[in-house]
Amino acid sequence: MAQGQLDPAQEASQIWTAASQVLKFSEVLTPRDKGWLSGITPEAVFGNTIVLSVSSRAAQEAVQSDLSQPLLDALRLVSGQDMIPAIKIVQNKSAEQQHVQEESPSLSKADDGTPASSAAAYTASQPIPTDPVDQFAKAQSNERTDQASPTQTTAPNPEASQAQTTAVTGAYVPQSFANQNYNNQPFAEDPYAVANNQTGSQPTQQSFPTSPFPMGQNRIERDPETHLNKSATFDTFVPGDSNRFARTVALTVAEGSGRDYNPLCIYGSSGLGKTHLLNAIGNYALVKDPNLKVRYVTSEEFTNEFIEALQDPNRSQGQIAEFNRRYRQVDVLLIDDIQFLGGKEATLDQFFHTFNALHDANKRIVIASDVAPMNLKGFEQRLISRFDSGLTVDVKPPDMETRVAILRMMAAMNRVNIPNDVFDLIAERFTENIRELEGALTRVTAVASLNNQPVTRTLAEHTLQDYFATDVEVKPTDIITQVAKYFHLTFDDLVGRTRTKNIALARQIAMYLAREMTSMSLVDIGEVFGGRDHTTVMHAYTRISNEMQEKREIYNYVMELTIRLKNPQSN
Ligand SMILES: Nc1ncnc2c1ncn2[C@@H]1O[C@H](COP(=O)(O)OP(=O)(O)OP(=O)(O)O)[C@@H](O)[C@H]1O
Repeated sequence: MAQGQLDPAQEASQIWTAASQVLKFSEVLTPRDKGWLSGITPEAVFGNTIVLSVSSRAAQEAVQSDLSQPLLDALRLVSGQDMIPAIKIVQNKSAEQQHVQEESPSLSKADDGTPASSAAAYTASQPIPTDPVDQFAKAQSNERTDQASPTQTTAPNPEASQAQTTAVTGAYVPQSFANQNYNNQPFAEDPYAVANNQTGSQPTQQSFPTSPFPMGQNRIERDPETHLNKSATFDTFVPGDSNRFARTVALTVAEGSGRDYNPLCIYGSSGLGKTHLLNAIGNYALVKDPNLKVRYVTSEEFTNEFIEALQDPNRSQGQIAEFNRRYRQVDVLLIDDIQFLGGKEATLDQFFHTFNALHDANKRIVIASDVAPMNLKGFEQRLISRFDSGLTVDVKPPDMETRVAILRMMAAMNRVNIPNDVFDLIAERFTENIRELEGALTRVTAVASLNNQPVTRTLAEHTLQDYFATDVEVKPTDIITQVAKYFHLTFDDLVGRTRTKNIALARQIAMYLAREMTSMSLVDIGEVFGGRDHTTVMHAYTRISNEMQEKREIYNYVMELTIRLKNPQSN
């Protein structure tokens, strides 16, 4: 069997660590079900099969019955593909221990927190299977003879497994996750404590090792054809009162049953999930019908493509025709940040014709904007009334419960263990913008990771305290002055055109801080920085956010400057 580049054991361990985190806060599993999780040891991944070992037939049966569907869902969520768990029994314990295990699965957890059926025990006594087909053959033979041999590996009943797998793929939004209430679940807690009703107990420091991969290092990867961010799906969109209606309508449009909602306009302030919903619509529409032509585009990209098409004087007719063909053949057009088209007359005119062509052909159009269509500036009335002819929904800042749920999900997706009180701390303080909420969790995790410390409330408070030291109104000019001083540069260096490395870095940090510390739009920030385009500001913001995760130096610059700006008297 062909093996992937990753070590099968390592891959299994990575996948299982993430999947078990997801399962720990599943609503459909009882504490007893969750107790079985600690007795499962990941062994190896072969293709789309993950070999998991358990220590008893009872555990195997539990995994194949009550845990089966949630397990399939969790494996799919964390690995991005349908995976088949092959459950192997490794009897490496005395009959008495096993009896205890069967009576109370949660007790199978060893004192050091590792599952009782450890990988070491497995490798010492049992060779890692080299061919899952062979394992299934063995499994089936074991099922027939019904004898629990020391190494029994079974896939779930092939028919049931097939049905379950199909259900996950067909439904796409696995119900156990889509309806998941990520709140009120002791996500980071030990199943032992859960089973013993000790949910209120505070975790010890050792309980929360930090991931070597801090949050936020996952770069957004866009599909080259559709431009969709494949990880922005309905699965990863946490519903709450603030966005439930928008999410429901988006799902309807994605399913293709929302004819009256064309176009769908989603509006709301920055960082509240509009882009996420657009991508989720595109991704889900493609799951329902892979033959659809879906296109996600920001208004900036639309403009650039249009300008490019116009620019070649010799071929402009052909280029425009190609531009029109590209856009008018799409079945689902998702256009983001439409407000940036305001005032761009030629592009708006082109967009108007594209819109009409698609609308007349009953193709789906979804638009995201920071204001309701009627408040769009620099748009002709004819276009606004087209937008108004469909359905307009808004997304609002999430409530506390939703914020905590979002943080839990982000931590689970990034495979980091975060104590509940840290979730609460961050959710209490970041109320208006989910990007900032995510950023705070990223910062806390990054600090812990860089210092090789566990994430604790104390660490989180320390990391975030200076951020909230005062309610001082920070002006962009103060930011530029302070950053210039910090890097021994001048104000003019930062707003000027020089691109030497140190000036460019200082400028990007200043833009990042302006985005983080003021309520100014990207366009306005660009203006302050010498009339730069908003995409330059966005690029600077993304770059510094990413570098803060990777380079202590950059993180320290931003933190120190934040403190100075929040405490002007200390300068
Ligand atoms: N309900 C949600 N559940 C999970 N993650 C969310 C949710 N809403 C937003 N996010 C995440 O928050 C971040 C910001 O969201 P997004 O980019 O969609 O906001 P936006 O409204 O488009 O902002 P902007 O107007 O600035 O472009 C993203 O990482 C997104 O995945």
